[in-house]
Order: sequence, then C-alpha cells, then structure tokens
Amino acid sequence: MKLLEVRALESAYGASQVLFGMDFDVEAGEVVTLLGRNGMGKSTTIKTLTGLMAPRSGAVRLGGIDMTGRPAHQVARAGVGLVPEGRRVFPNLSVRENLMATAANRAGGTQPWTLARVYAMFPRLADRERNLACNLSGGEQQMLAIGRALMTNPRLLILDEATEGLAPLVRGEIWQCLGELKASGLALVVIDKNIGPLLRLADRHFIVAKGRVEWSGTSAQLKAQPELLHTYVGV
Ligand SMILES: Nc1ncnc2c1ncn2[C@@H]1O[C@H](COP(=O)(O)OP(=O)(O)OP(=O)(O)O)[C@@H](O)[C@H]1O
Repeated sequence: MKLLEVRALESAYGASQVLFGMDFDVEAGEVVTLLGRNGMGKSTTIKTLTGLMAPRSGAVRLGGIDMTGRPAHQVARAGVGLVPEGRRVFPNLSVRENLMATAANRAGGTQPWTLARVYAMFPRLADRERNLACNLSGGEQQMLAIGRALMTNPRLLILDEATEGLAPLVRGEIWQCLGELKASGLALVVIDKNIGPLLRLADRHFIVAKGRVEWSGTSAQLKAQPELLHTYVGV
C-alpha cells in the first residue's frame, strides 16, 4: 500500500485554476521530489494535500485512508509533517516553546520524537533553547521549523524550499539531516532548487509543469536525461 497517493488533484485560487490533475505517490520510507520552474503548482499541491487549501476535485489518501479536503489539523494528526515555505516558526516563542507547541505522541509510534532527539540532531537548537525564535539566524530558524514538524511524529515529512536563502555550509547541514531522516525510515517529499543534493537524496522525482506531472522517474533516469532538467527546471 502507498503511504501517500495524490490522484487527479485540481485546485484553484478563486477563478484561477492552478492544479490540473496532479498525480503522484510516495511509498513508506521513500524520498520523492517535486521539481519544476516557479509558479508551476508545487506549493499549491502541498497546500492542497495538507489541508491548507480545499481541492476542487481529485483525491488524497494517506495509508489508504481518504484525506481529501480534510482540515490541516486532521492531516497533521494522521501523520503528515510540514516544513512550509518561509519557515513560519512562532517568532515570539522560545526554541523550546516552539518545539513543545506541536509535540504530539501519536499512538503506535515506536520511537517518538522528543526534545532530546531534536537537540541531538540539531545541537545548535539545544544551545539556543531559551532564545526567542525571532532572534535565531535563518539556518537556525530552518532547523527549528524541521524540529517542530518532527515533534508531531510524522510518517511523512514535507519540506517546501527548506534550504532557500541559507549559506552553503548551513545548507549542507540541512541536507545531512535529511539524509539521516531518510536512513531512519521516514518518508520525505522535498521541493528545492538545488538539484545536485536532490539527485543524491531522492529515490524518485516528479517534474511538475502547469499544474500536472509531466515526467516521473528515478534519480538514475533523471541523470541520464539532462534535457528534462533543462526544459522543465531551468538548470
Ligand atoms: N494565494 C494565491 N492567490 C492567487 N494565486 C496564487 C496564490 N499562490 C500562488 N498563486 C499562483 O498559483 C500558481 C502556482 O503557484 P505555486 O506557488 O504553487 O508554484 P510553485 O511551483 O510552488 O512555484 P514557487 O517556487 O514560485 O512557489 C502561480 O501562478 C501563482 O502565482
């Protein structure tokens, strides 16, 4: 059974339709990417499947259970963690308070995320535990956004532009963390502009153009067809 299935999803902002039949899926423990130029509908896909936006039609299933159109808190409780574009940490809460705000021990989790586990993954957050989130660097805020999503004990973690605007060294730390999460068996959906790390990390890729998937395949298949990246991603 697939962990996530997105089928024929259509979404619109008022009269302006953006998704025209998005189809993709994620297996348990798998890392997939959504690739594509700006404005093609990647973030809208994420907003729709996480319940931040209502779909016009189509279906979203998590572990075989229909989640189509469910509100965000229900999707989160069902095991989807989101690291949204722009981080969106709570600026006036401390690092610790941000992490505790989303802590939810889902029943059945074998190794639940705890403050100690998040701090082991991001030692800088431990050092800054009592600092307000608004006083953290961009990289630290990103780590906090990831830690906050992990505290919900997700089965699937979605990261929308998690390395955007970060210095190369910090970006490297984020990629390393995503590699560790994959090794731990967590499934990931990653949207990012850095193709090299995505090709190394991900199992499969979905190229999105004008609100639908134009191509899907493995990293090896994508590497063998550089013209796809040139045409659809602009690299
Ligand atoms: N809140 C909104 N209201 C109206 N239109 C929107 C809104 N958000 C996005 N759009 C439009 O929807 C289309 C798809 O945007 P979306 O953010 O999903 O693209 P994307 O592939 O994630 O690209 P980006 O990397 O730029 O975020 C774009 O044409 C965008 O202008």
